Amino acid sequence: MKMSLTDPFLLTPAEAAAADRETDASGIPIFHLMQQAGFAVAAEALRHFAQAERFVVLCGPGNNGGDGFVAASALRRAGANVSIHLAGRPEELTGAARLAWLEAQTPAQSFSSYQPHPGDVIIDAIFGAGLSRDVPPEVTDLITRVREVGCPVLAVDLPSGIDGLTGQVRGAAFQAQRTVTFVARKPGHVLMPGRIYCGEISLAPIGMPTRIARRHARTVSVNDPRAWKAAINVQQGDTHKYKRGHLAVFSGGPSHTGAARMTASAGLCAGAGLVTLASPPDATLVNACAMTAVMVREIADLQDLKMWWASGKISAAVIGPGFGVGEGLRSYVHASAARPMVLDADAITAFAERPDELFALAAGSEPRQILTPHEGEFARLFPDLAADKTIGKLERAKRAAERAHAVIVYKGADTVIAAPDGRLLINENAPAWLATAGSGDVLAGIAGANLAQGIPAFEAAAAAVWLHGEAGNKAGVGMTAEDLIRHIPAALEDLLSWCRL
Ligand SMILES: NC(=O)C1=CN([C@@H]2O[C@H](COP(=O)(O)OP(=O)(O)OC[C@H]3O[C@@H](n4cnc5c(N)ncnc54)[C@H](O)[C@@H]3O)[C@@H](O)[C@H]2O)[C@@H](O)CC1
Ligand SMILES: Nc1ncnc2c1ncn2[C@@H]1O[C@H](COP(=O)(O)OP(=O)(O)O)[C@@H](O)[C@H]1O
Ligand SMILES: [K+]
Repeated sequence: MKMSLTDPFLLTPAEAAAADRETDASGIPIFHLMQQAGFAVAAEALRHFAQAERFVVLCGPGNNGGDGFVAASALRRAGANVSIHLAGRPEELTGAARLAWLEAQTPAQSFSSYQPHPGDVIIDAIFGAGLSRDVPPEVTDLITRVREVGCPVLAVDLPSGIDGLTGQVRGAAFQAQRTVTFVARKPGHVLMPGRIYCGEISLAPIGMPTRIARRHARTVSVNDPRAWKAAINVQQGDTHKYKRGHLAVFSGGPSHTGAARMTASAGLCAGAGLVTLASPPDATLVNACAMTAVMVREIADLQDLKMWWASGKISAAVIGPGFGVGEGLRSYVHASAARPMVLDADAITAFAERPDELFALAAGSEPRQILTPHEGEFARLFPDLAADKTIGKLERAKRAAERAHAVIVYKGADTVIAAPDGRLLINENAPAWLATAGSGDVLAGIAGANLAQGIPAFEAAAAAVWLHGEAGNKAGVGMTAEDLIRHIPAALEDLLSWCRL
């Protein structure tokens, strides 16, 4: 069976269930999908766990358990040693899962009777997309016993205990070595910590018509150039630097200039035609000594800033990296309110006590602002959303974007990009070594460069996050933020090749 992960679309658990129902109504029974799913799991088990002395299939009460019964039968037919353990009693099974159980024609034992042995490979078919609350104590115990012995786990659809929508652990979860999912990945496969719990993921199509699956995939996709490449300007021969936009980056005082300089350099490497570092007078000398291609201009006060904007020469700005939190920063943001702008770091913290003041500035217009909070900054600006444990990162980012009338780049290993109109992307190309000092300043510069080139805020943000991840992959482990900047052009080259396809 062909398996690939190249499709960027994701199905939430609710969308997957609706797509199942529509497929069933179209004449392809769920039992047929379940059989394909179970066969794909068995094939994966035989391919990757040939050393297994025994496959122990743990089946839950729903269709995830049904996939497990089909897999167990197929493995047995292939000559493997298989035992099945079941939650509850077989008579309680319904629908397609009941049919799969009847076909398996095999004795099932209870969860509590299973004692893991070295040599066992676990096929985890307890809960998948239908997990709706924390796992019960008998499943927590089972997860602990399996972990203690160190048996490898092959998860069916999702590791049991991982919430398919949020990627959060509901009480406890299996750490899988591999996960086979069906039709499309769920957000919980891409969001943290679910992504880690899944291990290596493979995708089995199982015969659901693509048109049905795609029609239901409305909430969120992976951040992939296909989502926004139409908005990227592929440079033509007749371009000139002014056409490619002029980015302004605001520097902090004399002892805090490094962050903004990295932002400015990143902006230039990412394709802004011109970048100017706007410097307070006492930092002008240090900035001018350190920069060459990036221009330095003294901006002494609010009056200077307003005149600069009024000149019409600036296309976009980045404010925040190393600027210093205070009234000065807030007044600069007010003076720039209607402009395409990235607000990062101190520019987010400066509004922690008065977030509504910031949100009001952007109300009523096309989103022009990009806010780039990491976890801590997000909690400062949206404390209620950060504290709400009933929602995950996607919903938090979505509500934050609506409230702020701005594009939110909610950073982390699983950066979520959210637009006020509800569009959502999850980024997955960022290597762990991007977690290094100054990396966020570089991201802000790339996003600023995209805004300066006239790319709409959501696409500008999403492309910046993707380019940042690509540059990180090219720079490699051990990179510094300066290395990251040097690798932006190669990442950009990859992106432009994509765009020309
Ligand atoms: N299109 C697809 O993707 C297909 C998916 N299939 C499988 O169907 C699964 C979804 O099936 P279901 O919707 O039946 O969901 P699950 O089998 O994941 O679990 C739902 C069952 O578990 C119970 N439950 C949920 N959380 C619980 C908890 N914390 N403690 C105790 N009981 C709990 C529910 O009451 C329900 O009985 C997928 O994960 C996949 O494995 C296939 O069988 C068919 C096609
Ligand atoms: N574990 C990780 N894996 C991948 N990317 C990460 C990880 N942790 C952080 N990042 C990324 O690195 C950048 C760090 O930004 P930030 O927290 O603002 O750091 P700094 O203030 O040091 O520049 C963000 O783009 C974030 O998404
Ligand atoms: K599972």
